[in-house]
Amino acid sequence: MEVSLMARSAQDPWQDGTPPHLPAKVGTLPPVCLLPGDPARVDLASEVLADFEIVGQNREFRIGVGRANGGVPVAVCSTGIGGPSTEIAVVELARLGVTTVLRTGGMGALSERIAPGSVCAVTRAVPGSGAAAHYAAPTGGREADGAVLAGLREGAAALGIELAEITVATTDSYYLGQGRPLPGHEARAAARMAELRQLGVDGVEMETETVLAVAGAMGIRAGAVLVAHANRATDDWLEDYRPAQLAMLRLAVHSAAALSATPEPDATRGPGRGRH
Ligand SMILES: O=P(O)(O)O[C@H]1O[C@H](CO)[C@@H](O)[C@H]1O
Ligand SMILES: O=c1cc[nH]c(=O)[nH]1
Repeated sequence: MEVSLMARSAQDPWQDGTPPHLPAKVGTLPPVCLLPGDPARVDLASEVLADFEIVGQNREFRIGVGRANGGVPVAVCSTGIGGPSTEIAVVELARLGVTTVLRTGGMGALSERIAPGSVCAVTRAVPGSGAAAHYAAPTGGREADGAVLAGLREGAAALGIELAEITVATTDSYYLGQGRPLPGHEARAAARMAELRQLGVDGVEMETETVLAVAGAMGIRAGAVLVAHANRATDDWLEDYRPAQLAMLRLAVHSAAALSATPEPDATRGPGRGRH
């Protein structure tokens, strides 16, 4: 029997509606998908979604689907850490048929007003990630979608969760890129910290800009709800991170259910949605 070694196109290596990275098939995921960086947060979502099932895992991409109150299906897909894997997740989700993505992540607060454990809705991410630069102009902010932001505000009010509205810097680096002083590189770290403060943003993390820029280019809606794991101004680190993550996930699921009622973003926004 002859075996073809070239069944797929290298230019676009999808096969039978299945992408090269995400463990899912076109048309099988609900329209709204939460995007934690950490694959373990996909499993944590089982505490706030009914009938939760893991769809699959490949590399850092773990996908689960469950039901919000009222039975609305919601997907959760981990992006891994940083721009490159996040770009892959958002592109493949858009082409799988997802129309709204909501990052549910962690960050380091830069502003003293954001205590560790605070739940925050991102209004804007400033450019800093290499992957995002392929999808949006190198300058200017990446804005969260208005409907996604409104969904988070309404959800927070309904659930009694205090929601801070923040701006973030997204970077491809956790240590020197976030001004963490590595031995022998203290001056470089201090200079980077000063640079981050100069940006005037409330927090720093590693995926939001990419989510917003890539989703925008793919014509799907995007936003981000983040919990502060740390505060760099006060040098506080939250040891028991689980309750804050659960509060964030509860809010994200509530908002996702509301956004599912209007799953279609403006059809004129971009070219990539649902194409595979
Ligand atoms: O908690 P997640 O969503 O992974 O996000 C944050 O945590 C990771 C760094 O520890 C980076 O991915 C950063 O953005
Ligand atoms: O300090 C932090 C905490 C969480 N995530 C980050 O990227 N930085």
